[in-house]
Amino acid sequence: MEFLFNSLLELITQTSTNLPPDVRAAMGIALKQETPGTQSHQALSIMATNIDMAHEDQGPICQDTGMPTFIVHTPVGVNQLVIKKKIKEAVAEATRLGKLRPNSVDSLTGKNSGNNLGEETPVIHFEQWEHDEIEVKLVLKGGGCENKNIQYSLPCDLDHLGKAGRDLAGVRKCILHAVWQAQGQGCAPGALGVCIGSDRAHGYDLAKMQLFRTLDDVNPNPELAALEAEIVAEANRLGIGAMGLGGGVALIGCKIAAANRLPASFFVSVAYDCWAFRRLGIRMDATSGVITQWLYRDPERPVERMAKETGFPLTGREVILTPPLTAEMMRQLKVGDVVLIRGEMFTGRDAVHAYLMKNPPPVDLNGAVLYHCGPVMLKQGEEWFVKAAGPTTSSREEPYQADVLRNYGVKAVIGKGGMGKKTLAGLKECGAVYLHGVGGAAQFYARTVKKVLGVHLFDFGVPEAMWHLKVEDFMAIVTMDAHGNSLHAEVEQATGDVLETMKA
Ligand SMILES: O=C(O)C[C@H](O)C(=O)O
Ligand code: SF4
Repeated sequence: MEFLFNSLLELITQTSTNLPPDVRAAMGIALKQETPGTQSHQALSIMATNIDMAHEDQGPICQDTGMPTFIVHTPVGVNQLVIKKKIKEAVAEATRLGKLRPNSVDSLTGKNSGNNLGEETPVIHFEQWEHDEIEVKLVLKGGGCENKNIQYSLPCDLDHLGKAGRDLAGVRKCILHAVWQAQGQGCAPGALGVCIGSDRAHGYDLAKMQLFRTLDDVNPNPELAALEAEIVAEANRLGIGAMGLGGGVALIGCKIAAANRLPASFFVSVAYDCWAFRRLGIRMDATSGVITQWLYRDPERPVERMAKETGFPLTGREVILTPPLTAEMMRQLKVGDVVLIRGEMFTGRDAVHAYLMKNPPPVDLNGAVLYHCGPVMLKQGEEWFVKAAGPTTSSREEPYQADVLRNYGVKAVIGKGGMGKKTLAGLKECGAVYLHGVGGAAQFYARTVKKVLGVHLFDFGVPEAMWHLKVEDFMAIVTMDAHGNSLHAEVEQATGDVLETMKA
């Protein structure tokens, strides 16, 4: 199988950089359905531009290339140990090439292995089958949407929806609740894989396996097909919008499986995948390892561009921010303002925030912009280059953010999904703002980075280090201002009220 390694490396590269046709089509429909001129429509347009950029540059669509999960089917007699070895080698090589972010972190020491290899990573499932070829499917599902997976045990009581019983009506309520609780934090519009039944562990596994169906297929079970369509239609009436900014899109698909269950249990497991729904597959000759067929693709259909024009049109109404920033400048901003950042910023996410609770920052953060981002970086010679740099979910920093503003003078925080009351109060007290970036738009933002000025706390690993960047026209929206206003709180309240009307 001399071509096996190259075939696997190509599968990983394509999955990370080239969104599958069914997802492109669904995102195209979402863009057409959304109201032009809204923030949700602008986010979808940036996603479309980003999809094109990733394909053009073969760069990761999103910087979080997730937990690589391989589903391998082999003919009887094929040596699965060889395939496992080659998958690991291809994952390490794809990481070295910047097609995957190093995402394998030791849960006990916090150490990032640097090559995506480690205890139980990547995830590889093997099955034998009656066909003559080898099939490998791969899904790259990032941490932010994985964090919005959720499992319900029926009967139960749900916010805004009341009692959910042990029937399809109860299942419907669980799935609608799953979409609502995610808001924009899992980078809506999302795609759901759902399993009704089974036990907790296998139920979640089966839910994730539903993500290998195509978004435009029809469930062979008519009851489930009807429920899938009903869920997408109702979810898109909630008002969540792309990235939770408010609007007409929330879901691009919902795929439901039913499995037998124990008499005592009735689980509904929901795997929430983000709009950067990266999954592909290949068939290979079992002797040579040569790719004989790409799954999810039609060889007759070329890859279509998503965005009408290249780049992103500016309106001239954007507010230019040039750090260091002051409280007085930030107090002039209000929710809805679009800003362009020109100058320096620092990345900082989970490890940096925890560190700053006990230690002073390695740099002066007074007036600084702090970007919740774990980029994909490549070093060439002595210089670092940003290969992908979209925002991570900010809510994980809620326990720390207000203290960082107060203690170190940060004046603007960039992230996605919004933050809570404690941070909102901190923004008001300190004269600072929260700027919302489009989750998953990793190439769109990487292109604004003109130079990597340095890196601090590098021991935290590439994604968690504090990168010092010089950017040009980094675009973001004020969604939490220094006057106690939060678009996220408004959308959560408004969508909760709509959810209430779906109780029956
Ligand atoms: O880890 C990241 O860079 C992003 C993460 O997938 C998230 O959505 O928060
Ligand atoms: S940042 Fe958003 S698009 Fe990227 S993996 Fe996380 S949830 Fe998905």
